[in-house]
Amino acid sequence: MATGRSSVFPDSARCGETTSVEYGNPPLFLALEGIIQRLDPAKTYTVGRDPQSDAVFQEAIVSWRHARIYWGGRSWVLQDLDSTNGTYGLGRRVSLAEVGHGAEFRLGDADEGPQLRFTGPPTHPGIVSAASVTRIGRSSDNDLVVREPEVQPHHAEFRFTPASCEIVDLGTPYGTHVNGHRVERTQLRPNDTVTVGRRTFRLIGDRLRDCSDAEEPSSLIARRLTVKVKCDKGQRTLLNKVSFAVPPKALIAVIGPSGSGKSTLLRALTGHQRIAKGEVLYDNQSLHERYAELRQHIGIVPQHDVLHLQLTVRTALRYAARLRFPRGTDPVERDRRVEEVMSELKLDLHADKRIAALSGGQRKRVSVALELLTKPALMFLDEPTSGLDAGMDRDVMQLLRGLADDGRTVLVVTHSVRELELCDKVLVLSPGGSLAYFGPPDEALEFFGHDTWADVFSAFEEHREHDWSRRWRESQQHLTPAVALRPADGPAAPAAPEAVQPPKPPKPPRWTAQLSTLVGRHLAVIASDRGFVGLLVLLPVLLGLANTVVPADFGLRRAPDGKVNIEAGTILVSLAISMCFVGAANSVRELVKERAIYERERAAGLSRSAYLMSKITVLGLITGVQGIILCALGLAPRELPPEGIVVNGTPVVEMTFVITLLGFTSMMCGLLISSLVKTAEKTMPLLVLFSVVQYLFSGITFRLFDNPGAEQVAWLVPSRWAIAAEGATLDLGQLLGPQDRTAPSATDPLWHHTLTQWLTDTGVLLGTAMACYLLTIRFLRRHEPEVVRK
Ligand SMILES: Nc1ncnc2c1ncn2[C@@H]1O[C@H](COP(=O)(O)OP(=O)(O)OP(=O)(O)O)[C@@H](O)[C@H]1O
Repeated sequence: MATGRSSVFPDSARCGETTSVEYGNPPLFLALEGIIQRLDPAKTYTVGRDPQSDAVFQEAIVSWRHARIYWGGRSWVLQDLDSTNGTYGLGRRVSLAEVGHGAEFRLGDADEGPQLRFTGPPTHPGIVSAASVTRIGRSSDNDLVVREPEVQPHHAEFRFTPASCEIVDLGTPYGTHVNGHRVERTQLRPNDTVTVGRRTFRLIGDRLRDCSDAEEPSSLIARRLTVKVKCDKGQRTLLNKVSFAVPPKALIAVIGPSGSGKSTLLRALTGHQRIAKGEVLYDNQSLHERYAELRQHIGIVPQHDVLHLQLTVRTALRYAARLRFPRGTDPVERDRRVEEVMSELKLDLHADKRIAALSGGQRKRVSVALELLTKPALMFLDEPTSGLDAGMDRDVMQLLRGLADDGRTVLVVTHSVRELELCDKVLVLSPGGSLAYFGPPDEALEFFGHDTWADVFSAFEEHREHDWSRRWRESQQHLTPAVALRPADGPAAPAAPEAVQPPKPPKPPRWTAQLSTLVGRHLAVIASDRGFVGLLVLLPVLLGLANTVVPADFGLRRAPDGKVNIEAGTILVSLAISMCFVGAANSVRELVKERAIYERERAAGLSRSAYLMSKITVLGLITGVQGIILCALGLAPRELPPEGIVVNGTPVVEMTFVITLLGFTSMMCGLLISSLVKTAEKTMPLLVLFSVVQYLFSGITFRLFDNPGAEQVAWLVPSRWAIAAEGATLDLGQLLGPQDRTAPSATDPLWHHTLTQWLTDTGVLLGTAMACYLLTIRFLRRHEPEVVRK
C-alpha cells in the first residue's frame, strides 16, 4: 500500500495558470490515494522521495529520484531512473515500460512497495485535481466521466483563472446546479457545491472533491409510521408507530410472523400505501413531498415478478430502460447500461432466453436487473426468495449482499431466516405491526431469549397481548448509540442542517416516446406467441363462416312482393354479437393481468394516458382487422341493397365500418371491465354477461322502442346502436316488417333510413367508446401507488 504523500500536480495544471495543453489520446490518469490527475503529454512527471517530485513518496524503499513518466510520442512511458530497489510491473522489475489504462507498478518492492496506478477518466473520483479546464460529462473523452442518464456527453466545464474558478453549463437540458440553483455560468466560491446529475462536487482549493457519497448517504428514516385501513369494526391498525433509521449501504432484513405487516411496511416505505401518521424520509427529504425527485433513487422488486415472461431478458430490459431513463438519453447509452446490468447480475448468458424459460432464481435476478437500470441508491424487495429452494434462497440473498456492498441500501422482506447472517441488521415486526427489534442479526435471538426464530414467532402468537414494542424501546440495545442517535419513538429528531436544494427531477420520456415504447412492447409480447396470433385470426374467420350458415333467400335486401325478410335481422344480430364478443375478449384481461407491472411502472414515471392509449392502439388495430375479416366472410355471400346512406353504391363499406366500430367500442367496454375487477378470473363470467346483454338489447330480439325501461337500458348497449346504424343503411324497418302487431306501421325510430339517423347511431357508438375511455382512466387511478395518486 502506498503510504506516501499524495501530491501529483504539474504546475501548469494548477489553479492560477492557464495553459493550452494537448492531451494524449486516449487520456491517461494517475491515481494516488484518491487523487486522480490527468497527465499532460507536454510534461515529464517525476516520482521519488524528493519533495520537488511530482509524485512524492516517503517510504525508504523509494529512491530520491526513483522514476519518471512521459509521453513517448505514441504512448505513455514509465522509466526507472536506476533506483536502488527498482520499479515493478506485474511482479517483474522494469526499467522502461509502456503505460496504459489499468497499468499498475510498485516502487521498491514487487509486493509491498507503494503503488503507481494509471486509469482512464475517473467515473467516481474521490478528489480530482483541477486542470485549467476540467470538463465533466458522460462520454469518456471528458476529464471527469459521470455515467448517468441525466448527464449529457459533455455537460459542464470548470474553468480556472488565476484568481477564480468558473463553472459553465454546456447547454444541457437538465442543467448544472450550484448550491441547488440552476446556473448557466457562475463564479464558484470556496465550498460551493456543484451538482451534475446525481453527483455533487465541491471546490476545495484547486481540487474538486466528489462528495456525492459523503454527503448523500442513502439514509432512510421511518418516523412513527402508522398505517390504518377501514374494516367492518371501523379501523384496523396494520402498522403501529414504527420508527427506525437505516444506515447507508446496508442490507436490512424485515422478518416477522405471517400477517405482522412486513409487506405493509414495505408498501408504506415506498409510497404505495397511505400512511395515517408518521413520515418517511430519504436523505432528510419527505418521500411524499418529493416523490418526483426521489423515485429515480428507489428500486422496488415486488413479490410477484413484474415481467413480461414472453420477452427475452435483453428485450424486456431494453423496453424497461426506454420507459425509465430520462428524456433525451442516448439510445446507445441506454443499451450499454442494459448490457452492463446483465453482466453485473450474471445474466449475459441468458440474455436471449425468454424470461419464461428461466429458473425462479434467475427470474428474480431479471427483476432486480430491471430496477438496477437507473442505478437506485435504495432497493426494496418483497419476499424475493419465496418459492425458491434453499440453494436459490442463498443465491438471491448473496446477490443482495453484493448490492449493499456496492454502496446501495437494500431492505428485504423475507420469510426465510436461514440467511440472516448475511444482513447488517434485522428488523422484526410483531403481530399488530409493531417494531419488536431492530439491530444486528447475531444479537436478535439473545434479545428475545430464544434459540430459534420459530420459538420467537411462537412467543409472539402465545403472548399477543404483550407489548413487544415497549420491550424493545426500553431495552439496552435500543439505547445503544447506533440506534438511539436516530429518531425513535421519542420526539422528532432535530431538523437536518439546511439541505441543499435538490435539482429538479429528470423529466420522464415524452408521452409519444412512452406510447411508442409501450405499443412496441405489447406487439412484441403478442408476436412472441404464435399460437395466440393464430387464434386472433382464426376467431373472426370461424365466426364469419358460422354467420353464413344462417339461411337467407334474400340476403340483406328487401324481399319481393312486399314480403318480410326476417333472416336479415338474424344475420345482423349474429354479426354484431360475434363482433362484440371478439372485441371485448381482446381486452377484458389486458389491464388486470398487467396490474402489478402497471403499478410499478407508474411509480417509476409512466404516464397513465400513454399506457391506456397504447392498449387502445394495439387492441384497436387487432379488433379492426378482425372486424374486416368477419364482415368480409359474413357479408360476402349476402345480397345487399344497391345503395347505402353514406357510401352510395357500396353499402358493404359503411356496414363494415359500423361493425368494426362496434368491435372497437366493445373492446373499450372490455378495458373498462378489466380496470374494475380485482382478479383475471372474474373477467370470464363478465364477458359472458356482456355478450348476452348485447344480444338481448340489440333491438332485434324483441321490440325496444315504446318499451319504457328496456328502451332506456338499451341506450347503454353498444349493439343497440350498431344494429340501428346498420338498420339505417338497410332500411331495416321495411325489411323486417312490423315488430309491434298492434301498430303495424310503427318502426324503430333509430333505424330510419336517413343520413342524420345513421350519423346519430354511429355518433352514440363513438360516444360510448369515449365514455369507456374516461371511466377506465379514472379507475386505473385506483391501482396506482398512493404517492403517485396524490
Ligand atoms: N387493504 C387491507 N385491508 C385490510 N386488511 C389488510 C389489508 N392489507 C393487509 N391487510 C392485513 O394486514 C395484515 C398484514 O398484512 P401484510 O401483507 O403486510 O403481512 P405480512 O407480514 O407481509 O404477511 P405475509 O408474511 O403472510 O406475507 C394481514 O393480516 C392482512 O390480512
